[in-house]
Amino acid sequence: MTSPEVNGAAPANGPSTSANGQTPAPSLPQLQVIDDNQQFNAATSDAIANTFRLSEAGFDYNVLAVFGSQSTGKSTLLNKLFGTGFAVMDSAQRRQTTKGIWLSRPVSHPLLIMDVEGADGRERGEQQDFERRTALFSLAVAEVVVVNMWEHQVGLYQGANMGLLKTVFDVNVQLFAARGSPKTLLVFVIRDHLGVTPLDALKRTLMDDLERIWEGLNKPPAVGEAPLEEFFDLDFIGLPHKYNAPEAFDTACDNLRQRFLEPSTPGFLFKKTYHKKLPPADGFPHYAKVIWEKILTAKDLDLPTQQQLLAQYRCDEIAATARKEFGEKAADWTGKVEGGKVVETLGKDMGVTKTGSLATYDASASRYHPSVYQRKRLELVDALDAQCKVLYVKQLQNLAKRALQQFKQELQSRLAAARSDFSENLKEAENGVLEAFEKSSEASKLAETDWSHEDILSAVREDIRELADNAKKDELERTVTGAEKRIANEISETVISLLNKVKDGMWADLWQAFRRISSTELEKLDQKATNFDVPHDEAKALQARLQNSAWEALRYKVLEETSDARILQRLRQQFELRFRYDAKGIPRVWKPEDDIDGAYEKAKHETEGLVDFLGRIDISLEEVAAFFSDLTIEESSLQLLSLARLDDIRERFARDIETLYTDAKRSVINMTAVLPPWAVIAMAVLGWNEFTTVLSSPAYFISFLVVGLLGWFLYSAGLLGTVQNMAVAAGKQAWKPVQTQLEATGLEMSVITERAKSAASIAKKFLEEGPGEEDGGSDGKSSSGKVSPGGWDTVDTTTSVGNRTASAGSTSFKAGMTEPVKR
Ligand SMILES: Nc1nc2c(ncn2[C@@H]2O[C@H](COP(=O)(O)OP(=O)(O)OP(=O)(O)O)[C@@H](O)[C@H]2O)c(=O)[nH]1
Repeated sequence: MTSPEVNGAAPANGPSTSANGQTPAPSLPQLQVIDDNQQFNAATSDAIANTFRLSEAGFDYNVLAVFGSQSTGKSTLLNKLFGTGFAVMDSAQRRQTTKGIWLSRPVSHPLLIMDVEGADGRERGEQQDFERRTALFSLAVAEVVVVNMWEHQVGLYQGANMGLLKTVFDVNVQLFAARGSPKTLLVFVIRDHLGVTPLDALKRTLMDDLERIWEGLNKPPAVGEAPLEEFFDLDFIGLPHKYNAPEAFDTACDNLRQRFLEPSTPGFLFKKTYHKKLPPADGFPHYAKVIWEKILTAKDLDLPTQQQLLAQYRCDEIAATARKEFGEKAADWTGKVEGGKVVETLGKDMGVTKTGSLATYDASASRYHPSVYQRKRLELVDALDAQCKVLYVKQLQNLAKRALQQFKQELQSRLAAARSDFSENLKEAENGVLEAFEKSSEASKLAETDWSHEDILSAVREDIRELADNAKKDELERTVTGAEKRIANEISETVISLLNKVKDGMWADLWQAFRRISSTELEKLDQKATNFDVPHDEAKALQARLQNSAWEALRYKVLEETSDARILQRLRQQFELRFRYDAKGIPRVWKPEDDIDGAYEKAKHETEGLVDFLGRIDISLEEVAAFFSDLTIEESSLQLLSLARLDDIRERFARDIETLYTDAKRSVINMTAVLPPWAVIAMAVLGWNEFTTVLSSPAYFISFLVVGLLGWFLYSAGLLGTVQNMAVAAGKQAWKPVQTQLEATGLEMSVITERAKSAASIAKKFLEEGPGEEDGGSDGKSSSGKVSPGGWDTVDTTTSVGNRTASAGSTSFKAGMTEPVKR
């Protein structure tokens, strides 16, 4: 069993060289197109394209088939004529060599040669089947059929050749029954023609046999009684014996080759009338395959239909190639467009590539059936256009995205520029962007299409407007919010400042400030709304919103600053300003001669009068209404505090400032706590010795001077009271450890206190009754004490307490009492 193959071997006997020096071109590899298992070789298409290089031949090629009994020198003849390399039987073995159908071509000419397996190569039943199939196949595609036979076979009507011819006639009628179908040329090559019997005689014999076969044929009605010549042209060639008369054989072969290959040669065999409407050479493999499959399945071999089908198949194939070519060439810009980029030359690129792909299609497909070619061309155009349309739509989306991006940038730069003609300026930007979009869209269109970018243009226009509107809204919102903040800040500061200096006319000042602050921001907003071409209603709404915010900011701050605590704080400040500071703003040091009560009452009265200014925002509603064209202010919104609350605040204020009055009074008492004149005289008399001692001693004098200056300073600064308090506190602290110590010695504090009181009452009695005998103590009373008249709270503590002396302080007292007496 031999598998389908491409055989590159040279013929066993090698290319022959003719006697006259004409040498056939070197052989080409041959292909077993149908193997001995009757399988069609799948490599045929590749062999036609690459081995035989016939794809570009179009219709410019011929097909020749060779029939004949087994081992009648068919392969030898073909190799001799065309330089092919068909296998030739080894003379020593005499075995059949050709199985199935082999295909080859001469290098020099676009001629496909089919070497068909010889008759009688198989069992009878199988032979008939195979012979019929190969005959059908060969006659379907070959224009010229060579019937190879030995001279001695002529006239053997019952021989193998006659069966073969009957089959040939039969299938030919089946294939080409219709009137006007191409004829087939049958060339009878009579081998080993010795010349004893003239060729004409052999021809007549053969003709008689052929006529008989024809007449005996069961012909279809369409053929009727039509003669054999209506379907076949017949030619008869005698070839001398290859071995006995080689030169004559060569000469005859050379002549025959000329008749096959050279159109100018008389008796040229490949006449146009024999063309079987074969497809272009590139479609031949598919055509041959389909025909063989039809033959195998014993279906009617309707060649015109097959040719039509082939045309469709091939046109589809060629169109697919054209589309692939388009895809490859378009890959670069397709990738870019699908990646979201804009390809500026897209329309032109698509047009050029499409034209190129159609040219590719035309070059091959135009050889096929015109209607099929045209129909498939239209389909190809539609497919390419659809492919381009996808890109076009994507390109439009990319352009739309770019347009919006450009517009956003334009918008930002124009917003930043804050031009007064913003709206017109923005319109210009919008027009510019849309024009650029339209221009690029037009350039992206494929020529000769009615594609429109209007829909996406409308969408872009809408998006741009939405973008602009949103940007305007955002900007206006920012403007209003900023204005609200600025107004609130300025108003807050103004309110605090004015309420800190609460006075008559305060609200008028506040209203003036409010108008100034609000007007500035309202004008700015109005200006922006005009620039942005904001509709009247929207602009009014924004104005009203800002007015409302401004008014609320004012009210909020005023209410915040008129809480009870804040008002009381302010009233106290105002009171202190009036009471504790003089007209020059210098803190007062109250002196005994000062009229504290009068100053207090005056300051209180003046400050209480301010409370009346805080109850209501004292602005006329008409004035407010005139200013706020779009805002209605209720009367109630001006009222801050009720009368009851104001009274309450007055009361709380009065209580609050009482401490200031008390402090003032206390500071005067501290200052007036000075020695009475008699005490000064007594001290001067009693202390004269000490005075002279101080004056005579520099150390004492300087110490005295320092202490005196310090005392004067404290007095001048009104700090005596403070120092006194500090001294008392220090004394208490110092007393604590002494007390502890005393308790430790068992002396109860109550006893000490009691005895101190007793001593004090004795001293008091002494002062009231005056001094008695110098020796006051002789009456048996335990002690005596003296004090200056005037009740100065000095106590003689030289009191015997049990068996102890109370304090060291008693010594100086005694000395003080003793010294003046001595003088
Ligand atoms: N007598 C004679 N023998 C020839 C001639 N040509 C070829 N032969 C011989 O015939 C034998 C068969 O030759 P092939 O060319 O193989 O014949 P074939 O018809 O192709 O054989 P199959 O393909 O097997 O059917 C070979 O031994 C050839 O040498 C010829 O012109 N005269």
